[in-house]
Amino acid sequence: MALFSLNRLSFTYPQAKPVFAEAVFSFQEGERLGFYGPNGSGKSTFFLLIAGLLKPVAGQICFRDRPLTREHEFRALRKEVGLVLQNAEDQLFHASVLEDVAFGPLNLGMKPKAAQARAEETLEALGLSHLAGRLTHQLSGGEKRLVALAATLAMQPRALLLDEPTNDLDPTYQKKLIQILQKLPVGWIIISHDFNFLQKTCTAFMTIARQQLVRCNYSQMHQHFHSHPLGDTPHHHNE
Ligand SMILES: Nc1ncnc2c1ncn2[C@@H]1O[C@H](COP(=O)(O)OP(=O)(O)OP(=O)(O)O)[C@@H](O)[C@H]1O
Repeated sequence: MALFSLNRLSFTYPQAKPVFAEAVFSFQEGERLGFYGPNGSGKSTFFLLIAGLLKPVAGQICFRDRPLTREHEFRALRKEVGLVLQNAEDQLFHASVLEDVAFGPLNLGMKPKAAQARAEETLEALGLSHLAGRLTHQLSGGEKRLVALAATLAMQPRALLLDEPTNDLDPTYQKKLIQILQKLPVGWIIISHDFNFLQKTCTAFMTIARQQLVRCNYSQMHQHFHSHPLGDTPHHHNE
């Protein structure tokens, strides 16, 4: 059974060309998928649809093979599929790091003390305990990014959706992120424009072509990046 899937899903932003047209896709628990593709092709949109933050124009999102429509049904998915947004600040809105990391567990119904203990354990497991007492808004960009990941992992999701997690990370923090990911017992989809990062963290790949989600093998991914040595070429979606 797929953890989540798209069933002939179509999506268009108002007054724009379609991003997805009857896209079909399924994610099995434990898969480690690298998601690459040009700017503006719809990668972030795919994550927002999975999380129920955007509504399809047609078709369905299924969680463990059950179609989701209502908000409370998406909540069950969001409990198990942790989304880390492209902009860490969109996800951190408390005064202190510990409060930010405890927020998810509290929201899942844990008692304050247990949620705080969970937050402390998560920060510790990620080697970020030294940040626990810091004011979130005073963190560096890279620190914020790792704290946003900690905030998601504190909910102990079964899968992760990471949107360009290496943005703001210097080589040391990138290495740290790779070490953190390698220790996790879960699968993920990682959106990235960084070939080396995808190569180190993922075992299968996907992209978007003609409003469809397409799985790719390593050599197709390699060729994509190889033919655009400076990264993905811009994709003018509305042309
Ligand atoms: N809120 C919105 N309203 C209208 N159009 C939008 C909105 N958000 C995104 N788009 C457009 O939808 C298309 C897909 O955007 P999306 O952010 O999903 O692409 P992406 O593949 O994640 O890009 P990038 O690699 O640059 O992050 C783009 O053409 C974008 O301009």
